[in-house]
Amino acid sequence: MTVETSFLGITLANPLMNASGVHCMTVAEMDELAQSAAGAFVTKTATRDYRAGNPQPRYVDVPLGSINSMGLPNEGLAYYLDYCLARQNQQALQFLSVVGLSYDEIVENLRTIEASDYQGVTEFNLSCPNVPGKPQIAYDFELTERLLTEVFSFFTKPLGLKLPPYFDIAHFDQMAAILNRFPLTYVNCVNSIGNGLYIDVDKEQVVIKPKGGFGGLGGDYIKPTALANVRAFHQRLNPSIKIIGTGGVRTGQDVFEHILCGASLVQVGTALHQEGVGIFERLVAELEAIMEAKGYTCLEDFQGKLREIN
Ligand SMILES: CC(C)(C)CCc1c(C(=O)O)[nH]c(=O)[nH]c1=O
Repeated sequence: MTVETSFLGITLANPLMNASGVHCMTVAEMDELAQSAAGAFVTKTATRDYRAGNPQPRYVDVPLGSINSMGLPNEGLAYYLDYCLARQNQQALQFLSVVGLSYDEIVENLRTIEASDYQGVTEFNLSCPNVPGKPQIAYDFELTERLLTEVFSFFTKPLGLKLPPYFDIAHFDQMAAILNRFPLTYVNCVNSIGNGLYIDVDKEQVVIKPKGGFGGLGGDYIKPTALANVRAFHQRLNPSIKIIGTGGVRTGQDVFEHILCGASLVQVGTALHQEGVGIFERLVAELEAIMEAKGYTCLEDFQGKLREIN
């Protein structure tokens, strides 16, 4: 029995990796991920220029997960691109996360990656801010279609999309119809559930400083939504577009559930932040135990095979 998997024809020891934004801001953090049991890892979403991000407190662990409004702190695209270029011979599969603060910066950043010698995968974070007063790009279907059309007019390297959660069947249908028009390597479902609010009852106060306390939710809170998004896009997208499952992963059972819904790889955010990189050994052991108990010998035995009630 093995938890090995292959992605883009590259064999990974297991399907586990970090979620972008967690434990991947600096060379030291990324090196620790590279040396961990994780099958792969992704860099913090980069903008063209260095960003300090929002004032703290901007990330808080709470009983059932986490809330954050980091504000895209990152060292700038060149920092992460240089890191990946320097290591692309010794690392099997690399994921570089990118965004832009404007439509034009998104295009500029992707052109920079396309023009580089980078051979790895690019994860385009579609939860990027839109013009004020408009929803994030991934919730603006016309803009998403226009942007992907322009991107794929020049971008030839493997490209995945990090998507926010959707909550309406019509939105799954509309988004999948758009995505199926492009040669995407994968979609990553889901980013944090946006604009949640956590309250410190003793102080009768919010817990993060930015945005009046509103922030993206991660952890146990979001697993049912994450699983539904993995399942919905797995049911709707061309099989050539793989699914990465992210959201609410804390145990081997959570990993199993994401794969059952159709995930090829599974990312860990909040629980990685809380437990550290040792979590990957634990998740592998717990996943293997579940597979053993069920008599599965490989991930394909159960991947995407969630049953409905007939
Ligand atoms: C929300 C954005 C700041 C536009 C993108 C970066 C990001 C952040 C962040 O840097 O605040 N936090 C998340 O949970 N997901 C994200 O995609």
